[in-house]
Amino acid sequence: MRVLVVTAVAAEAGAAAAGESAVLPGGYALTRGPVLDAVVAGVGPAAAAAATATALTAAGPGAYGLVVSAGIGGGFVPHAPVGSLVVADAIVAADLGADTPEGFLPVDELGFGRSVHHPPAALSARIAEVLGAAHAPVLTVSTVTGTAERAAALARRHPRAAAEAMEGFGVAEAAAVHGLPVVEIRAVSNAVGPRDRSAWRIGEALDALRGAFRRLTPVLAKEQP
Ligand SMILES: O=C(O)c1cccc(C(=O)CC[C@H]2O[C@@H](n3cnc4c(=O)[nH]cnc43)[C@H](O)[C@@H]2O)c1
Repeated sequence: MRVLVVTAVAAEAGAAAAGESAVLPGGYALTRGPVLDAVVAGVGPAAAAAATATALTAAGPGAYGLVVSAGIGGGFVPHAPVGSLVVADAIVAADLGADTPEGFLPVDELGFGRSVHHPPAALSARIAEVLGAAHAPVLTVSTVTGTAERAAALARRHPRAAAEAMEGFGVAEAAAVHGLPVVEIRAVSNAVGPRDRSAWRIGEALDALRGAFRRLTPVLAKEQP
């Protein structure tokens, strides 16, 4: 099956796929590989949704059997150390909702839309197994966590969460509109917690992402849509 990979930046797309370069409507850079195409969406859930929808519409119905949100991310201690991989068993919009004196209310509890997308359970479990990755919820946030307090609050609300990043839920929303399954893969570049730029290991995480797609591509190629 052919797969659309959506990343925030070009370095992540380059770790996922190699092939011919193209430019999609809206100016999105697309790498067309034999199995995987990778589109560079920009940072954040809104940019990710816009790019995913554009790429899926440009390709037309039936072009892809799966959409993958991929990139670096923050890991929740102790579930996901720096350099490790996380495959989402749930893609959670962790800061989409309302703040109240009693705590955070997710958007679905307010009566609007949804706050969780579920990747196909068997496929995401198999990908996690192939990659030796944690198989756990990945949170989508619009603000990178930078304090111990917010990290603790997210962990209280989502005790199984292994990672946070900024695009997965946007990719999942667009994939759902096109009737396609979604998977999220994160390579951990930093721990979720107090901001410490010097502790980010972006090169190590990109190497882990590259290794993951090297192992994954032949597996996905054999997969039926
Ligand atoms: O100013 C900062 O603290 C800072 C340092 C480096 C990068 C950022 C970003 O906003 C890039 C976010 C980008 O990378 C993914 N990502 C990586 N780690 C995390 C994280 O701990 N929490 C959320 N997102 C993360 C994310 O998916 C974006 O594509 C800020």
